[in-house]
Amino acid sequence: MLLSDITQTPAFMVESSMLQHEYDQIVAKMKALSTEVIPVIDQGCWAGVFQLFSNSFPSGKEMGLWFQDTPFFYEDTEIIDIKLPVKSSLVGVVDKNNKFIGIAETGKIVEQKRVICAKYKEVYEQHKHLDAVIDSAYDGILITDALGVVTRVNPAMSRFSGILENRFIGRHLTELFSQGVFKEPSITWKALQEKREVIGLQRYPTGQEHIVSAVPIIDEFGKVQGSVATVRDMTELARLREELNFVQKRSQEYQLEILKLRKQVLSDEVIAVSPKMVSVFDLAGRVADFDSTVLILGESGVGKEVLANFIHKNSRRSKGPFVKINCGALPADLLESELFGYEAGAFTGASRSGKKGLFEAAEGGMIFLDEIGEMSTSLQVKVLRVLQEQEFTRVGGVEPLQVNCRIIAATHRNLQERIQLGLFREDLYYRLYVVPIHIPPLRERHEDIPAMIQYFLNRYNQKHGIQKVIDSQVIHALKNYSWPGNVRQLSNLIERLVVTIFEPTILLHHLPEDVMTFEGPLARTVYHPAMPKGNFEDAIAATNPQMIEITESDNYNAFNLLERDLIIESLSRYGSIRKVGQALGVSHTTVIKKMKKYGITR
Ligand SMILES: Nc1ncnc2c1ncn2[C@@H]1O[C@H](COP(=O)(O)OP(=O)(O)OP(=O)(O)O)[C@@H](O)[C@H]1O
Repeated sequence: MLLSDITQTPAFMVESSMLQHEYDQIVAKMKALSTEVIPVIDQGCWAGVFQLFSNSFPSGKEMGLWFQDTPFFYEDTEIIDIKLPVKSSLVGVVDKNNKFIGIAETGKIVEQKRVICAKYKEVYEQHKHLDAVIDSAYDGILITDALGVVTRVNPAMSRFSGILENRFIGRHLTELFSQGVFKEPSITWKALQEKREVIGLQRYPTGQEHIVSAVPIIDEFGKVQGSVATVRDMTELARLREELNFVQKRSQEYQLEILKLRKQVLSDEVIAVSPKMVSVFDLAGRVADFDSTVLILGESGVGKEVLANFIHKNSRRSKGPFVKINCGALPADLLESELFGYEAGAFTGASRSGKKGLFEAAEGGMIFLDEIGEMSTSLQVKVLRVLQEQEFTRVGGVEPLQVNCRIIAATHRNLQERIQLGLFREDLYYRLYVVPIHIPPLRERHEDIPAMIQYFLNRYNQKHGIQKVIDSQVIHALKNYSWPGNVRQLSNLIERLVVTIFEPTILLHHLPEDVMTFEGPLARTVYHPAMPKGNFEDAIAATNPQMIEITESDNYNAFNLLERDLIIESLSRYGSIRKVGQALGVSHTTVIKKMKKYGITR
């Protein structure tokens, strides 16, 4: 605010020369106008003030005094800059030529100063707040004055452009372009010139691409006051979009994979929990769609037929037939006519019309040659021909017949050993060994056992219309067992338990002795007598750390020590060997054996 804003024209004023000869008249006029102070000028210029002191004298006579040293200020002086005279209540206001134009009361100046200071404080606070907002904005912000000179940039702007704030401030937008700070002519400059919002892409020395939206600031009179540009980092957005696309794509892939797995696992009713079996089924799932020959290897009862079935169901041939034959179950002649069929009258007892073989029956589908290691070498030649030329001749026939079927073979034998013994043809071996899949024995994948127990329990409960449950200690013991007969043995045992046990819960002592007391070299878990019964996994969780897992590679002594301590503690807790046996889930003879082993006396 300028001094001219509060300047007043006095009621009247006098020339300094007048004071000398018309003193009384001036005093009378001041009294009449109730004016105590009037300006005194000297040829139109400020000369001071004349002040009336009406009641100051005992005589009652009015006195006037001329103060020549009263200060004056120029009309365009900022009020906030004025240093007020201590005594005077008036200051003169003059123009550039020192011509007197009015007076300003010091009281008013003080008041205005106070108002301005309060406003300034308010504006300062707002400014600070605005500064914080601008500085913390994720987008870059660039502000210019009306001419296009940068007055403000925020840290994001410096970060995006790689240019420090002080290189922006005070520079004209066109200068920044010519210095290479902007790789393209300034969008903000265009907005200022065209007095409209302009949006465009701008690159900075960092090489990053940004989208800039620049708006001119126009006052109420339509005059451009400056501009504000917001700058958004497109590189970051593009990266985030790419990341999002990637994540979405992966998630779709996972969904498909899960759907596929679910379809495979659920529809085929196969259990695969252990990493080993998961990868077996994963490989089988991947090769299912191709017509390559698959050779399934593994001990008896591990699930070779289950896997062959799985491949068929998940293949393009799933609508075609799936023909199975156990090559070890039939004598060579019979197997030949079963596989390849025979012509009418091919041998004594042969049907008159001849008979189609299993290869013909498998047309358009798959044939599963189980126990191929048992096949005679003469028959192996015929199978080799099918594999190489997709043709064969029926027994007693001469015409080759074409066949379109995929071959999956399986064996529990070591075929290389059989090749050495001259029992298996090497050429057939390599023809079969296109995609070998080895199914590990059950003892090498204990993680599958609890799920399998549950699966077979459900299956046999349903089959026999009963509702048996299995105690967690049984699950533990079964998990610990070596399963020489693999999954088939486990399946048979569960069925036997379901149908032979009278009680609703299958308990540890219901198990065959060899299973119950089995002490194989595999991971063993020692049960504390306090171990709760019920869900097996819960039991494990609940008993930690009382339950200790000791693997073959661990220190076996530790196991013995623990077992010994467990028996001693149980004896003191339960008193009798029989009760200890019950608590530990073993027979009392086992407890006695262990006591002897560890030299424990009662
Ligand atoms: N992963 C599994 N999920 C569910 N059941 C299984 C699994 N593996 C095997 N079984 C079951 O175990 C039993 C034996 O399986 P399968 O006949 O496939 O074994 P195999 O290896 O072909 O035996 P063999 O060599 O004696 O012919 C079957 O009852 C089968 O249902």
